[in-house]
Parts: sequence; structure tokens; C-alpha cells
Amino acid sequence: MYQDKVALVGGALGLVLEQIKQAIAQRGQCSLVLAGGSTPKPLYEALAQQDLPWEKLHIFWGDERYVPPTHPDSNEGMAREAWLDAVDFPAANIHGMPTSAQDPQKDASRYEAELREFFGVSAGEFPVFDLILLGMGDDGHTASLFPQTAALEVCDRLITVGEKSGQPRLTFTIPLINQGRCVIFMVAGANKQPALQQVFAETADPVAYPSRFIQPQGELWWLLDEAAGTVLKSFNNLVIE
Ligand SMILES: O=C1O[C@H](COP(=O)(O)O)[C@@H](O)[C@H](O)[C@H]1O
Repeated sequence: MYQDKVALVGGALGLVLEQIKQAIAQRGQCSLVLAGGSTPKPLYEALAQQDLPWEKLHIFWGDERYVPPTHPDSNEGMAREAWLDAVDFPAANIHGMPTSAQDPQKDASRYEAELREFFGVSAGEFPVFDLILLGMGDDGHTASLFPQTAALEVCDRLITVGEKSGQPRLTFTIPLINQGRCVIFMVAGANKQPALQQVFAETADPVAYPSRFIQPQGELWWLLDEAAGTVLKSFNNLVIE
């Protein structure tokens, strides 16, 4: 657990760099999935200061609001501004979720096809991303997998349409995230305490707290600041560092 958000971002940067370097050393490239929201923005700004072989990184998004990248709410727009447009990042390696069809289902299928082609996986198979960054909302949602929504039940696709307050969003499905080689949650702020308590409770309904569904076959890291994570100190079943 980190003292504050600055320390959390520093810890996340170290871990992300380690994972990127390992993926490149072992497989020649790194497939990295970005989260949206406010928490990871300083991490992206810090990544922009690094001397990395950008041509070996391929960037994807785990979820997207159904707006163009130029819109202030766009997750892609935020990452471009904080990182990708600030360095010499190859345009062909930036795999944003499409949002231009005026039909979220159609754009979800287009992104699914792009992922299948990139990884060379056919229908019924799930690709393995090297690194998936996630956040958690104060309602326990992650990516755009919101409580009590149909997106939580989708198991036969890579990408589906999520929904927040009647607004569509594109999102990775739970089985796609759970194939990840390494999944890192970044969670900061006291407003996340009640949801964290439910996510780490011995029993709770994952449909009410969707982050509980994330149990990847690879590594799982929860990086928390004190303001969020202090509530877990009394959990005897957790090892908190
Ligand atoms: O809406 C979203 O929220 C979550 C959490 O965001 P944060 O602002 O609390 O960090 C984020 O992970 C997700 O990608 C985003 O679309």
C-alpha cells in the first residue's frame, strides 16, 4: 500500500516498466491495455518521460466512452494527451476502440475483429495480453463492466457494449481480461473504501461489485493508496505490503 497517490504512481511505473521490458525480452513486443478515468493519467505522463522502444509497444484500451478521441471524456484522448502524442509513438501501434459507426454493437464487433487479427486468434479463442491496466470506480465497476448490467454475462466475445446511466460504452469482457498475463489495478481515494471492502470480502455478490470477477490466469496486482486501502488492514486473509 502506498502512502499517497504520488507514491502509488511511482510504484505503478516501476511495475509497468518491469512488465514491458519482460514482454519485449521474451516475445519481442508488448501488448499493453490502458485504463481510463482520472487515476492513471499521471502514470501515462511519467511513461512519456521514459526512453522505451515505442515501436515494440502496442497500445489498446480496456474500455471507452462512446465518443470520438477528440472528446474530453475519451479514454483514448486522455492517454494521447498525457503520453502517446507527447512522444514519437508509431500511429500504427495505437489501437483505439472505434466509436464512429453510430452503432456501439457494430464498433464492438470491429474492435473484436481488430484484436483477432492482431493476435491471430479465431472465433472461440481468447488472446493473451501482456499487461492490462484497470481502475475501479466507487461502485466497484472496472473497465466498463458496471454493476447489475448485461455486459457482466458476456462470455462468448472479446468486446461488448457496457452501459452507464443509459450511455453506451465499449468494454473488454470478463473472460478476455482474465486471460491477461498480468493485470494491475490502480485505486486511489477514500471514496473507493466501501467498494474495496466488498471486493475483498470473503463473500459478496460479484454482480454488485464487478471487480470481484477479475481473477486472471496470470499475475494480479492491486496497487492502492492509504486513503483507499486503509479499510483492508483489518482483513486477516490479505497480505498487505
Ligand atoms: O469510467 C471509468 O472509471 C474507471 C475508474 O476511474 P477513476 O477515475 O476512478 O480512476 C476506469 O478504470 C475506467 O476505465 C473508466 O472508463
